Amino acid sequence: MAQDLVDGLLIKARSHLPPPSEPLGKLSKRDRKGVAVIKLKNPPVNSLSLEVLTEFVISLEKLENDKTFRGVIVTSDCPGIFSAGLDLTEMCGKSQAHYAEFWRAVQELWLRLYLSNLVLIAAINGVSPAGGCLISLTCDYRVLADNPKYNIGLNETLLGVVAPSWFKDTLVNTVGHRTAERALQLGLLFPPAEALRVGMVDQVVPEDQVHSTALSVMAQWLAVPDHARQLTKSLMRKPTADRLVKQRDADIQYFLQFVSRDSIQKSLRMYLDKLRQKKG
Ligand SMILES: CC/C=C\C/C=C\C/C=C\C/C=C/C(=O)SCCNC(=O)CCNC(=O)[C@H](O)C(C)(C)COP(=O)(O)OP(=O)(O)OC[C@H]1O[C@@H](n2cnc3c(N)ncnc32)[C@H](O)[C@@H]1OP(=O)(O)O
Repeated sequence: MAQDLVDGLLIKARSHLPPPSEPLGKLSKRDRKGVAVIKLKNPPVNSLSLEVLTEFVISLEKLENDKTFRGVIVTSDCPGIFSAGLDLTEMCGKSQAHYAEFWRAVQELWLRLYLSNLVLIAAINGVSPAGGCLISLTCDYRVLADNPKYNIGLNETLLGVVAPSWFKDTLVNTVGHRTAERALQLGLLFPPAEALRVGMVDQVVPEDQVHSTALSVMAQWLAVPDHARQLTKSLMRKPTADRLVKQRDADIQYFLQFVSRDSIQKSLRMYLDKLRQKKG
């Protein structure tokens, strides 16, 4: 059975963890076939808080160092939401030191994912704006559930912020310059059929087949010898990653200046208020 291939690894935010005795990320080594599943679980919307980003990096590092694992399926444990992107509360009303720590964690996760030696397949089982989309774009292959609510894209401009150059590069490398330019300026969130048409995802399948499809795709990628595939991936991606590596501190300073502006704080607060008021 396909499911027998999979091992489980759950990323949880500490605030949602049961007893403190339980480990934050669970890494079981029962799997023999070398495929792990990272399920994001930070209810209600899988926002990428500093804690989730940090935990994600630690989990990836463990998997990279454990030679029994060759591939990871990245998916969500929150129904209908892959990830709502970066946690906006981490970028509002906090100290400069906090912004710097948060942004370094965002950079770190992107670098780890983008340059991972593992085969990464995104099983996108929910909406994935901005940082959520970015996570899927760092993967080697994207399978999206066919649900008209499951929009995907880099919508930063609609929040009044700007997708950093390395977000932009990741999108350009996936969909090409013209599609990326239009999508970024307009902050487009693509429904599944459109996302497939522009190449933002590789496959759209019925919702109940996302996981099994991701597993089949994984088998295909794992049939290629690791060393050849890994070197090829590095050839394709390292130049993009190096652009950030060479100027990580400058990128953080730029983020600090940008996010600290009164106008940006105001935009982010208004956006958060709008989300909160939606209910009432
Ligand atoms: C040149 C540049 C140099 C530097 C660049 C500088 C700045 C750029 C920085 C960063 C780039 C930004 C990247 C991002 O990822 S920003 C996040 C973008 N995300 C979104 O726009 C999604 C927002 N959320 C939604 O649209 C909906 O919540 C969603 C469709 C995901 C789910 O809808 P649903 O109806 O199921 O839930 P809600 O009631 O809307 O939300 C529940 C709860 O969660 C809160 N929430 C939602 N999203 C976020 C988030 N991203 N961060 C924090 N909190 C979030 C929402 O407010 C509700 O809270 P509450 O009312 O308190 O329960």
